[in-house]
Amino acid sequence: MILEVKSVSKRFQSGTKKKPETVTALENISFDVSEGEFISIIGPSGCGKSTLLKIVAGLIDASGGEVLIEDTEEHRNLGTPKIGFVFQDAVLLPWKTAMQNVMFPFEIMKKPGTDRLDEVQRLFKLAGLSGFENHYPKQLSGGMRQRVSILRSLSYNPPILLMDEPFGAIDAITRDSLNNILLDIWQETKKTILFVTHSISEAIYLSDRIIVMGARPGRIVKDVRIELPRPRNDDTKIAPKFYEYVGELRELLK
Ligand SMILES: Nc1ncnc2c1ncn2[C@@H]1O[C@H](COP(=O)(O)OP(=O)(O)OP(=O)(O)O)[C@@H](O)[C@H]1O
Repeated sequence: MILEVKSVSKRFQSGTKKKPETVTALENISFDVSEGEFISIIGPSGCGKSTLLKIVAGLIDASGGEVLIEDTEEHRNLGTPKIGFVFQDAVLLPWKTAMQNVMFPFEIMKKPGTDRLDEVQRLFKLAGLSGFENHYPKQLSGGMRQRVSILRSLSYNPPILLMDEPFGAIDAITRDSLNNILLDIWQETKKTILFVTHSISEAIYLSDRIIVMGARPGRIVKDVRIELPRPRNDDTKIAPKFYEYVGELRELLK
């Protein structure tokens, strides 16, 4: 088990000083993640998906429960973060090239990162970005910028990648190709991925498991195992079993 989420809850204080209100964003969330799994989290707006990812990343504290992340020898020695985070917007630094953006985490960590350069070059190739290393963000399409931000999150080789609706703002055709690139990267780098999406078909296409959440308070409704063969491709999307999963998930999200 690389990651264990144990009875996590999160309450936010909102409202006014006179009339304070408590929003229970997450209640009693528990699930385990095995190394190398691709897990999607899906659920209605406001059910706490982003909050859950932020708690797993350690960006915010839970009100109750705990998140356990396996401490590997490699990462103890390297002293690099065990988690990479990809947001909906690429948030690249406009004055830095694609390569400089990808290597930026090392600047923050005050490490040279030179030992990762060969691997980063390989990732550029895998992401279809060879030849664009010296381009600036404004010279890249939205889909390319998002690929650069994925490479940035992988530059320091974290075992776990958290992705919060990374393709939400991308057109449907580009999104299909980004899904295939992401699966290639996942298969090559053997990362464990937690992926938040609003798209049922995207979740089915990518995942080994889909955690379906419900709102108010945010909780897990069902953990669905996706037993479609890999590697996934266009045939996956016309398989009868794919449509069965679509039906099951639509029903759960009603
Ligand atoms: N910093 C905060 N202060 C107060 N309430 C918050 C805060 N962050 C999130 N919330 C509330 O917690 C709940 C869960 O929010 P969250 O953004 O995690 O949901 P989500 O499932 O990611 O939504 P979406 O799908 O729309 O992105 C919402 O009701 C939201 O208003």
